[in-house]
Amino acid sequence: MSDAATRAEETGAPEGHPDDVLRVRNLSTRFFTEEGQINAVESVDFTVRDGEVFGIVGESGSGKSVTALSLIDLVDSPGRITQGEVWYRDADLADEFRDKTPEAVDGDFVDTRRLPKGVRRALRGPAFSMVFQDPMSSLNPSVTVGEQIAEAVEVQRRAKANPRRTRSRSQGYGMGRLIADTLLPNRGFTSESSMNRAIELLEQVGIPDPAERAHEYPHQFSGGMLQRAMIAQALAGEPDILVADEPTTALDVTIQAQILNLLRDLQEQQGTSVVMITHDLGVIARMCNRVGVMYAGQIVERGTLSDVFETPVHPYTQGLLGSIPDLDDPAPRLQPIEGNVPSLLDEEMGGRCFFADRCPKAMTDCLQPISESAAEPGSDEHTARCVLTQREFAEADALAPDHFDRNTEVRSDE
Ligand SMILES: Nc1ncnc2c1ncn2[C@@H]1O[C@H](COP(=O)(O)OP(=O)(O)OP(=O)(O)O)[C@@H](O)[C@H]1O
Ligand code: NI
Repeated sequence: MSDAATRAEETGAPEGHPDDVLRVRNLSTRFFTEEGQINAVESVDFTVRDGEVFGIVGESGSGKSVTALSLIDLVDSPGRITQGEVWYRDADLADEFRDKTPEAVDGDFVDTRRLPKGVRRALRGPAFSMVFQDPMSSLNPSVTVGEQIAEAVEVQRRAKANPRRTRSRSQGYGMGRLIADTLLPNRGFTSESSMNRAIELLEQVGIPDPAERAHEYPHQFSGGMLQRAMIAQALAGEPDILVADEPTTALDVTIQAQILNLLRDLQEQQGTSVVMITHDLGVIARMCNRVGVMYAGQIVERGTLSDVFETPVHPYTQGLLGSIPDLDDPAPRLQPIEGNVPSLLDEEMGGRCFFADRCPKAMTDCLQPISESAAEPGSDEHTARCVLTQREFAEADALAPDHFDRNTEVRSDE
């Protein structure tokens, strides 16, 4: 598409906010399956700032988890990131690659996609870390909890001591099934100081008797305690960015609240940026500063929490929130929207608005290839991707110019 072609010519990190630690541009991930090509993540753009919680919300199958995996370069065959950039702010890394790989560097930012594979891998843990819905996907059942966290601590220490020499074992924690096995041969070599740090981390995430519990195996932990242990493991690397994919979905409500509070506290105390992935609007409302709404592999709307909740622009977001979104609602739920999540099979997509079939406001234009429009209801960036939005603004504008100042601005913004 011409849109993608223009974007491909852009060089350097996208413009953004001075506090951005991550700028994702035009990121697409596809799965090449026997059934065909699945466009799981489609030209996604978003930014994450220092110490904020950025939420990604959407129905099942909308591409949230694949987006998370793409961020930290963990997409597995038959999947592949097919385009896009992941600009991460790290002045040291930028200095190191400025001469060697100039196209991967812009100011203090590096495009992790253009860094050598070993370096990308070494960023997992110290730069990016991930918490999954299922703790057993990142904890090994046959190694004590303390030992596993101590290993993560050692990876971080090595990375700090020498950013370049982080190869073989640096891939080794918090990163799910694909890595669990590879570490096994190296078990049992963690130092006492790493173990002590592991115990500290267990204490920090609220595990009672951490010195004793450290020597227990994952199956001896309850679900909530395991989730805490996994968070401790993810924190061991002192990551700049913690990606949490449905971190509380499997837990009962009380434990859920405890874990969310824990994440919030850690984020506030340590200034970690969190990417919070969830289908639960309650979690979003409670945790997030800014939010992106995902639908059919795209971020269809993004902005501050209050902008998106109070003045949703995209009809999908409006549908999700119900007719009267209420930020004070203690447990807002995703409204069921009639119809199904569309097929993400490439051959069935055809470039038009994927929501048109379910959209109460769909018009003929929506069946044409999609374009993007931007809106700015509040002080912050607020964008929505919808042909309809532009049309509606144009029409409303013509009808009642006085009442649509902000929408006029929107259009002049493009
Ligand atoms: N390994 C894979 N092989 C083929 N297709 C995949 C694979 N992993 C994900 N997909 C497809 O990518 C799309 C997005 O999936 P993803 O898991 O990101 O959705 P999600 O928003 O996280 O949903 P949920 O809320 O159910 O976790 C889906 O259509 C899914 O079928
Ligand atoms: Ni998911």
